[in-house]
Amino acid sequence: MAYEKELDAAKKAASLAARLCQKVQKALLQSDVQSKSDKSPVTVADYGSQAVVSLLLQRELSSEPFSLVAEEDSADLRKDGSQDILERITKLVNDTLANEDPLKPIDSALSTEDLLRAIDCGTSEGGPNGRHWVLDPIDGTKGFLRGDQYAVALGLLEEGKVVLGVLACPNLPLASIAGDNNKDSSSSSSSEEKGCLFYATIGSGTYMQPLDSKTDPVKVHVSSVENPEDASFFESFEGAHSLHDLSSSIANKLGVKAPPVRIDSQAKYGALSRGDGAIYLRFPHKGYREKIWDHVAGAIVVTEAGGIVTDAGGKALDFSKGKYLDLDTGIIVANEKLMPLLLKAVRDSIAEQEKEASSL
Ligand SMILES: Nc1ncnc2c1ncn2[C@@H]1O[C@H](COP(=O)(O)O)[C@@H](OP(=O)(O)O)[C@H]1O
Ligand SMILES: [Mg+2]
Ligand SMILES: [Mg+2]
Ligand SMILES: [Mg+2]
Repeated sequence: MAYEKELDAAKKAASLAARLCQKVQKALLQSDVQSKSDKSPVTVADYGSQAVVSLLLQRELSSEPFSLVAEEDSADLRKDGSQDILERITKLVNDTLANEDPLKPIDSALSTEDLLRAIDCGTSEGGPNGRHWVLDPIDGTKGFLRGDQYAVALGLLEEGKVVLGVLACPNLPLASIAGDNNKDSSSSSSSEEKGCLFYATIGSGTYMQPLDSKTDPVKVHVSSVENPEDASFFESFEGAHSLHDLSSSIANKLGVKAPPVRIDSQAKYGALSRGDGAIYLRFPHKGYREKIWDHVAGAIVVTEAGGIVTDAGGKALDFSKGKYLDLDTGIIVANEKLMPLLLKAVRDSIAEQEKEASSL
């Protein structure tokens, strides 16, 4: 299979980074002093996750040139007053790497300078030539803070095309979340098994396996629903990230009966790839520019499972332009049967919205 070595490395890196995030999220949720405005645990986990993925990929694929386009950089950590947090992150990463494989001798511990360097390996610009890894070390930061969904999202671009994607979703139940409209994770039963690892390589389909377990992977497929009345749709939990009103107007036009399933992060793409819902609608507020690390891994996980991912105008997403996606209005996902109907509903709803705005 093509990209076998890269896939092994990516799964290992994303799983280990997810373990680091789980540890931080647990401490964050248990902490009595936690306040909503305290973003430092998130920062620790974002940087730590990015360092772990960067180090693991370089170690496992040492014979290849390495380019990484990632969300975080070390600029803030190099400022005065950051020494404490820098030391916390370094300890967290060292502990995570030391526990990776108890049978293997532990590499010598990283210094704070090693950690900063590992984070800054992610400053590549990407583009149409060569290979670039693309990483969102924690996608769905807001969900992470709430104790809800988030994902470690890692993809590989080759000559501007996505060829591999891995999504580690520590809080996503292994069983379907179809019908879980607006249910937060704290209300789900504690016996529900959580933690999914989705992965796909170009031309080989999409697979899911439990995170942190050796259980065999299963091949997954998007929903085969053909009648939009039977479809349900995903959108961001955060209204600031996507226009919920526009999505609801599109869903009405299509005749969708179920209320939206609102969850954070690229866990939406993972859930779609196994058919938990049939449609994903994402319409950022005007002026927002989508970044590639928010969609690279999710896009291949869905397309290899039989889905279609386009912008609101029906064009495939172009990941070859650097860090940003150059988009018409939004991102939509559906199966082949629903996509033509969805595109029409999107066009009509946007036209109506524009007409209303111009008559004000
Ligand atoms: N105003 C905005 N509009 C659209 N997306 C936004 C946004 N502000 C932040 N985002 C992006 O939305 C991502 C989360 O998506 P979702 O809403 O599906 O959970 C964030 O990823 P991070 O959490 O990695 O920063 C961030 O990149
Ligand atoms: Mg993100
Ligand atoms: Mg992020
Ligand atoms: Mg962010």
